[in-house]
Amino acid sequence: MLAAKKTRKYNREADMGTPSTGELFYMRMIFSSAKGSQSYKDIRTVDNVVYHTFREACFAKGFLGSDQEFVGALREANTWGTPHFLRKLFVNLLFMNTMERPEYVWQQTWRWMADDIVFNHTSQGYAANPHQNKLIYNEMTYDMEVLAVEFNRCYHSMTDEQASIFDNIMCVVASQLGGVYFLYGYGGTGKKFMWKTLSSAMRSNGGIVLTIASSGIASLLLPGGRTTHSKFSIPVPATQNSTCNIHQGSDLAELLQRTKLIIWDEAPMCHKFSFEALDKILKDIMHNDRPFGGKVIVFGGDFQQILPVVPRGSRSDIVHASLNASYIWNDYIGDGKLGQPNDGHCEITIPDEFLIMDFEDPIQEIIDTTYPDLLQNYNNADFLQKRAILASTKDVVDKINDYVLSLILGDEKEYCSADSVNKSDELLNPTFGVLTPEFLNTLKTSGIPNHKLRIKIGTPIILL
Ligand SMILES: Nc1ncnc2c1ncn2[C@@H]1O[C@H](COP(=O)(O)OP(=O)(O)OP(=O)(O)O)[C@@H](O)[C@H]1O
Repeated sequence: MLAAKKTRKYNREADMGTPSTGELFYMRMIFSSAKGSQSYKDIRTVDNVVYHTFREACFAKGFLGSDQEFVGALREANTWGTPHFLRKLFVNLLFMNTMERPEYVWQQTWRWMADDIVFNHTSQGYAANPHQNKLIYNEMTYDMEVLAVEFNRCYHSMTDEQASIFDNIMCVVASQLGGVYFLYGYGGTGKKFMWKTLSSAMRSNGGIVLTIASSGIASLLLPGGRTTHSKFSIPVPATQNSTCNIHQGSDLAELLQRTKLIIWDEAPMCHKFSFEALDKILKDIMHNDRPFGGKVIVFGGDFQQILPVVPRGSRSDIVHASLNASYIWNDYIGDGKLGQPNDGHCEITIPDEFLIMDFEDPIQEIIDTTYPDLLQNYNNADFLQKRAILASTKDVVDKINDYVLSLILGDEKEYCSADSVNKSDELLNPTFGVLTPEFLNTLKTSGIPNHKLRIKIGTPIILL
């Protein structure tokens, strides 16, 4: 008798199927208690409320659990497990097919499971990255609305000359015919301002623009700036036959293919072989023999600032290493002549209010004007931080230092350097051997401190 009962129960459960069969399972579950039902709608009606699905009707009847035990398990695991572990646990629970309302459990717990996703987005850049290319993804994540506002502000404050340069470059970018330009301007004439306007104009429309600079410090001042050597993998030192270490099909090659504009600031600081290396690799990557593979590239800088560093190079070595000694300058940029009437040398009038008109000793007057009441204030850091005297040569700096030191009361102490020629340099060039320490002590050039350092107690010193 017992055996017969067990068999019947087993058959009833088998008839009902499993929750994975969906609505069929819940219909069968509720059907057994829906006495006198004449339609499907009657079966889904519990206490005069018509439910949308059989499952909801089962809940209303109290046939199904609340799944709180699963929410509780995930909550507890969240206190010690990683989001990755929680996701695996949730998937295991789904496979066990014991949750009555998986979507309810998901709603309650998904935040714990997704805790690391934002971090992955920002730090690695490839989560949810539709391009599958981290470099392109990084270039596309600028806030376009903020940049559009910045572009409008910059564009409206541009001078006529700046606006015409901007319009010309944007026209060439729009045509995508390619072009190589050099924006020449003295310090403070708004070159970086131009880069900011160009990059915000492009990025606010989803275009890719690479802003690079020859030096690390200059790259920090550019929006999204990087150094040229790190961005384009330019070998150090670059030689005549160097090319950039960029492989066809790599992320960087793909980024360069999609780039619409390249801005290279402080270009005169770089060796001409660096530009030539980029020219060669872009022609190769773009399969295009036009200058820089048909890309629009704008160099900028001031040849009166820093030129490339050539170790132990003479003046002619340095000039020969700079951009305007390269085929790029002659063939791509033009004849290298400056076109504006004020380019080259011109005279400017400094307004009277910036000038010291009345003086007997110029050094004394400059110090009295810049540092009034110096003797009462030379220990006051705030007073010193707000003032500076710019000098054109080291001789003038020494004269100013000597004068200020003579004003400060107290005994003077002198510290001397120990100069000698490095023996390895002597092997490279025997003429270094005849340089005596006495001669070295007389040298006063930029880059090395003077032989004698004279200070008094309380003398302000800047450590660099
Ligand atoms: N049209 C303009 N409207 C408002 N500010 C401007 C404009 N042009 C330049 N400036 C401002 O002038 C200052 C100097 O400009 P910027 O730094 O761009 O010069 P630069 O030519 O890059 O100088 P350097 O060669 O020394 O790097 C900046 O503060 C910049 O914002």
